[in-house]
Order: sequence, then structure tokens, then C-alpha cells
Amino acid sequence: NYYRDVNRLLHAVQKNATKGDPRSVVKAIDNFCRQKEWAMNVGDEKGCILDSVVSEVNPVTVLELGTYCGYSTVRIASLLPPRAKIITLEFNPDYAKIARQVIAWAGLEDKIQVVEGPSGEWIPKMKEQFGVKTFDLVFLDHWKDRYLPDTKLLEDCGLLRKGTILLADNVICPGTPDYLEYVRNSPRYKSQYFKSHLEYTKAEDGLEKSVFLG
Ligand SMILES: O=C(NCCNC(=O)c1cc(-c2ccc(F)cc2)cc(O)c1O)c1cc(O)ncn1
Ligand SMILES: [Mg+2]
Repeated sequence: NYYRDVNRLLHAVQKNATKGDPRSVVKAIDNFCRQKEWAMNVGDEKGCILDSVVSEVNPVTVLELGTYCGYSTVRIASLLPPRAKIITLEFNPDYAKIARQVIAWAGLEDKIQVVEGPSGEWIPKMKEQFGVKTFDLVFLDHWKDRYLPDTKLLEDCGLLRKGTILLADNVICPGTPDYLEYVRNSPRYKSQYFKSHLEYTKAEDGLEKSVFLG
């Protein structure tokens, strides 16, 4: 089952990665997923696109929707300036448990807050619970049918500012058609597609980068 798999992924990190070295944690997960068991991390190919967007935005406040094992959380956090923070939401408690341990192995606990529960319930509480004003970068990688409702929720809660970047994984596979249609046709976004492949496979997938225009 899914939980046993993610536990084996954690053991591969603890066996093959150097404690406190985020890039070795990323490498260990990619090697495990290529050689042993596929897992739904953003992966190395799309991960490079994620890295370039994070480096370009240089965000101080990041929201990640969908932590899973913490692969992209570690990838993003390893590129952030000293005081920058990531809040990452995960619905599934088993995934959250593994992610906290992967994040600890990478030594990035101080930059990352893992929050368990449904994104639809937590987004409206971001300001009061975490003292967030607006997000500089949002990485969407959770349930594909939640991308659009959660984006509208972020707008309605005033958590996006002029220039906030939304970066969405899996817009082709598994696909997020309603979200794509929205960000590509709404006058409030400027959208761009980065063609790539589904993690660890040859299937097409890609990231959609959308700038909120206010
Ligand atoms: O599964 C939960 N989240 C992961 C969302 N992510 C995905 O579903 C995902 C899936 C795929 C994928 C692609 C091809 C394929 F054949 C199978 C899966 C790839 C990805 O890159 C993802 O990101 C989940 C559980 C739960 O109980 N509650 C809230 N969320
Ligand atoms: Mg994904």
C-alpha cells in the first residue's frame, strides 16, 4: 500500500543521503524512484524548472499545496534566502509524517511548516494562524480537482498580490483542465506553459506558471 512505499522512500533517504545536505536528499529520492519504486514527486526534470522559477522569484513567503514526502518542499527550501519560509499543506497524515522526517534529514525544519488538513479549510485561516499577509509563490501539487477552487479561495482571502507567481504541477498528467482554462483565459493572470515529462517517465506533462496581475 501507499504507506509502506513512502516508508521505504524515507529509509532510502536515511541510508543514502547525508544528514543536513538537502541536495543529497533530493538525489537519493530521485535515484530510489528511478531504480526501485515510482513515486509522485515532481522529480528531477520538472524539478529543474521549479528550481529556476524559485531562483527567479526569490520568494520570502511560499505556499505549497500537497507536501507528499517533502521532495519539492526540500527542493524549494534549499534555494530560499535565510529568513524565507514555506508553509506546506498535506491532507494525508501518513504522507505528512514521512515528509516531516525527510525535511528533518535535510536540516530544513526552520524554514518549513508542515500543516495537516484540507487545503480548503486552512487557506482561509492563513492570515490569523500564521501571520501571512500575501504569498510570493504558490506551488500547486495536491489533488488536481482542488487547484481551481483553492486558487479562487486564495484570491478571495486576499492572499495573492500583484506579481504573485502560481506554479502548478501535472497540468497535463493527470491533468487539471478546469484550472488551465481559468488561468489561461482570466484577465487577472498571465500564464506560460513549461513542457516536460511526468516524473521518472517519458509521458508528457508540464508546469504552468501564472502571474497574478491583481
Ligand atoms: O494523493 C493525494 N495527493 C497527491 C496529489 N498528487 C497527485 O495525485 C499526483 C499524481 C500523479 C500521477 C500521475 C500519473 C499516474 F498514473 C498516477 C499518479 C503525479 C503527480 O505529480 C501528482 O502530484 C492526496 C491523497 C489524499 O488522501 N488526500 C489528499 N491528497
Ligand atoms: Mg505532482
